[in-house]
Amino acid sequence: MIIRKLFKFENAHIVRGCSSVKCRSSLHGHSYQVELLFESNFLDNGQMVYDFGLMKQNMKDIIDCFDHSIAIWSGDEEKYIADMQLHSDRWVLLPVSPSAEQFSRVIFVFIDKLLSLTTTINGEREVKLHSVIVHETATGYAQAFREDAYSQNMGEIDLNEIEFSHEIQKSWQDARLFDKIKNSESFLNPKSV
Ligand SMILES: Nc1nc2c(c(=O)[nH]1)N=C([C@H](O)[C@H](O)COP(=O)(O)OP(=O)(O)OP(=O)(O)O)CN2
Repeated sequence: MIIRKLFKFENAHIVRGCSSVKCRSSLHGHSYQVELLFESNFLDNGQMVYDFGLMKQNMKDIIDCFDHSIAIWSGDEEKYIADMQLHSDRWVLLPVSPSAEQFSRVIFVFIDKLLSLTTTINGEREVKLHSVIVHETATGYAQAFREDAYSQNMGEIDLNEIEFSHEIQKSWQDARLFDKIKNSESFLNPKSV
């Protein structure tokens, strides 16, 4: 069975090198919708694959990092990167360009790592991240499956190469959220949410 939870964030970017002139040469924003799809052949004590309420803790915090922020590719011009970081309190520096495709891969890697580090306590079994869909507009989306997220052909997503601005870090409920994920520290699901 597959379950799906929808999240939203507002983000600005330029996607260098693409065919769409407006997209590659002008700073612009999108109201993104992100679908996390999980799969399992088992149900927990509440007869659910994975309680949607549990997804509104650390998983939501990760996706909210991108909200009202600017996504910058570390391969962009140094002056552009410095200017964006100077003029926006909330920015995320990524090792890949912020296309819908790369957003879906980055979010997959984050959520997959978090899920693998999480100890569940309500009978959840063999819950896996199936895919991540990122809707950039009402008409265009990208869907990353496991093989896409970890594909070397599409550029490696190394979490150590991702940087969140201080203002974003301040908004985390768990101040060590990102460090814990990078250092592979364990997370314990709460009894109630
Ligand atoms: N495969 C992709 N193509 C494009 C991406 C992308 O991330 N992946 N991104 C863009 C731009 O960011 C652009 O702003 C969105 O382009 P587009 O879908 O053409 O947007 P419109 O709102 O103009 O779409 P309509 O369907 O015409 O309303 C470009 N391409």
